[in-house]
Amino acid sequence: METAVARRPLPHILSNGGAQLARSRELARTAADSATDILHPLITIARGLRRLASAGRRRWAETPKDRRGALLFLVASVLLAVALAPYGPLLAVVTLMAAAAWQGRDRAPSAPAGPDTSQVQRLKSLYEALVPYFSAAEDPEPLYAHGGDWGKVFSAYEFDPTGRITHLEIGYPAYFTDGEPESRARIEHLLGAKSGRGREYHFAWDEEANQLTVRVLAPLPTDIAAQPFVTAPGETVLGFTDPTGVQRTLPLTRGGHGEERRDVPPVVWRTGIRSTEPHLLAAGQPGSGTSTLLRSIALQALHHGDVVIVDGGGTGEYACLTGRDGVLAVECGLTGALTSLEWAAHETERRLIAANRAHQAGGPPPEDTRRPLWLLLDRPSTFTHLAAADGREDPQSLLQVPLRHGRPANVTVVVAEQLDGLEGLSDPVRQHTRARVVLGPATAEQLRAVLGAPPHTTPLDQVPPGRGYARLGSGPVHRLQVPATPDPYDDATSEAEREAVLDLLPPRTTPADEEPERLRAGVAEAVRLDKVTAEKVAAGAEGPAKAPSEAVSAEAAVAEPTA
Ligand SMILES: Nc1ncnc2c1ncn2[C@@H]1O[C@H](COP(=O)(O)OP(=O)(O)OP(=O)(O)O)[C@@H](O)[C@H]1O
Repeated sequence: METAVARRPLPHILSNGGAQLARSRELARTAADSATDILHPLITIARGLRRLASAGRRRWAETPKDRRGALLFLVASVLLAVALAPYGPLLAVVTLMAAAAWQGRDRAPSAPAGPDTSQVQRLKSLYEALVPYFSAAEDPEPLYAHGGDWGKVFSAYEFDPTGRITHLEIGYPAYFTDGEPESRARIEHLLGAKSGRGREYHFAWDEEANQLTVRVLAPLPTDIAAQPFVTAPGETVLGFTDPTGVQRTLPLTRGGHGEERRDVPPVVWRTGIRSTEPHLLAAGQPGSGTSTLLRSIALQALHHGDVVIVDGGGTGEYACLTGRDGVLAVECGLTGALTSLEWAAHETERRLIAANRAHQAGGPPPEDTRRPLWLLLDRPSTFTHLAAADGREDPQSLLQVPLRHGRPANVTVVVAEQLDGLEGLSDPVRQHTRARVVLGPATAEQLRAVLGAPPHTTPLDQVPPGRGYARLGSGPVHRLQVPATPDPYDDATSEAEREAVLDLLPPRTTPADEEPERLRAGVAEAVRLDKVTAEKVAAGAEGPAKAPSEAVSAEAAVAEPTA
């Protein structure tokens, strides 16, 4: 049974008061507009008089004290002349008003004109393209509808001189699933495609305000050559990034095209005892520049430490480092790789034991445990395959100790691997390399697999060598451009870049087993310092002994007279 509910009338102010209020507001606004129109000349003259007065005050303040008397006399004379002249005061007032009106004119730049026809067309087509993604059939007041108003959703936009969008702020409905990476990726892909391919876009999703900001990123500089970077011990420059991503800049002295000075924002990786990401994994397609990154790291590491290189690529790309001061070994063969890595594992243990003993005795860690030791491995999965085929130990298993205990022992492991060889990496390598780099073209899945998070920029199909992304631990994903550090023995290397790398190489202290020419001719089992390494394995196994650098120096001392 229906019960009749008595309806109480609304209070008068609520029933039709709203309309009245709106009318009064409209009236007041019109009156204010008319008053402003009528008073506009007066307002302009008053503003001009104020500006003239303050200019006069400034002039007076700027005049040196000894000249003020003369100035006062001049002004008084002019006033007297004006007062005595026929119509003088009237003319003076008219002139003053005219000057004030000129000075008081509105100098604010005229509001930027709205988008032109072609820009409107672009915005409209973007809006239409977004409709299927940002609308729902059950939405009674859709923000996005075919033929709808794009002005409601694009709150800010900028175009470059060619008419392409460079900045866009897009509002979207609250029900859009902006927390889901797949939903975001669909929108980002669409916007990238519709706003012009071949450029990189940065997407900032403001989930609270349901607002997406799209910006076009300037390409990262590709002309930065290898050079001594201004860093503290324990810091390694992986490459350069966007100014918005990092707080710091590095002064550069050398560009790719001659000398120049400029400051650029670097991606700096910290290693050593206080590092939270003591080891690094770099991945990329063949030819993307991972070997170049390793060479760049080696050249920086050699300033303060010793380096062991294990090159599974076997193309002799590290030959320039052979026999250099601080380079303990450059291994291209399985036997050499196993010997060097075995020595490195013993050396890590030796350092730990020595440091522990010193701690227990209440002293600082001994000097020979502090010199950074770097193990740089290019494509170690090649050796894993070779070892399995040969029934020998996997060299990667020897990395377990340096990876697990390297940080307090100042031992750093850097592994470069091709993207499709990543599954050939051992679990310790994957677990302990918390600094990550991906170079060259990579799919969204590959980027996410290596970096652990997607970049906030659109991946490009065509990237220059050495371009990619870096992520240190759980930090943000940075765009990265590795400094050009080519193999100086490569014929394709330009003279300036060759010079840049050769300048950074430490002096040669151990004679190279092979000449670079022969390496380039493809001698496989090349660049080996097995003798040095083998001696050190023995030393490391026996207990605290010569530091690696000393071992090399001893050999060098013998080699020096013949060098
Ligand atoms: N950062 C860079 N700046 C300029 N050129 C680079 C850079 N990195 C790499 N290159 C160039 O790209 C080419 C390939 O580089 P690199 O050998 O380092 O790649 P890779 O990933 O190690 O490939 P591969 O495994 O096939 O050797 C080289 O000619 C090198 O000079």
